[in-house]
Amino acid sequence: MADETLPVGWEKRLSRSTGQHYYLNIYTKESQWDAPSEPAERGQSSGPDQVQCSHLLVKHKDSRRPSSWREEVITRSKEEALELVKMYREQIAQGKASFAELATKYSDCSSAKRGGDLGPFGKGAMQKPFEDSAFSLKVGELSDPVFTDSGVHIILRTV
Ligand SMILES: O=C(N[C@H](Cc1nc2ccccc2[nH]1)C(=O)O)c1cc2ccccc2s1
Repeated sequence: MADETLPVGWEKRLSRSTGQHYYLNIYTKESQWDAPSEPAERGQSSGPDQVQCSHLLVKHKDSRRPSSWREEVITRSKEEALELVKMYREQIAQGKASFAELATKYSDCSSAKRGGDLGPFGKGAMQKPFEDSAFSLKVGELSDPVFTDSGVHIILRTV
């Protein structure tokens, strides 16, 4: 039987109950008996595979690693970290400072050297609260404060 090249997004499977082949849409997991002639529909828009974000992180004494390029031993409380993040967010939202300028000066993440840029990432790469916020943002949107084991973040989606 000639090698069957399927349109993108389909897989050929064997039905255990009938011994017949069927075709599975790998996006929607729907199946059909007839060989497809068109690329598989992607179904509901599942959002982007990757996003690119910059962030400004303020660590606190209970952070996973309470140390950074800025401060060898970080002793501020989580509440104090949140007040700082809210103050930075307000300055950015009012146009008094750019995100990159404040991240470069004040972020406790080593990405501060890149204006807070983390580069592109997919799901599973970052701590879940950070991922959930990043993938919920529109391009250009600034998050509310986000809490992870690393500390308190604001996130700017750039791509
Ligand atoms: O995990 C990092 N840095 C940690 C702090 C931290 N914790 C994070 C949690 C989520 C997203 C970014 C985060 N950055 C540290 O310096 O203690 C990363 C630094 C950089 C630098 C460039 C690109 C990606 C990354 S991820």
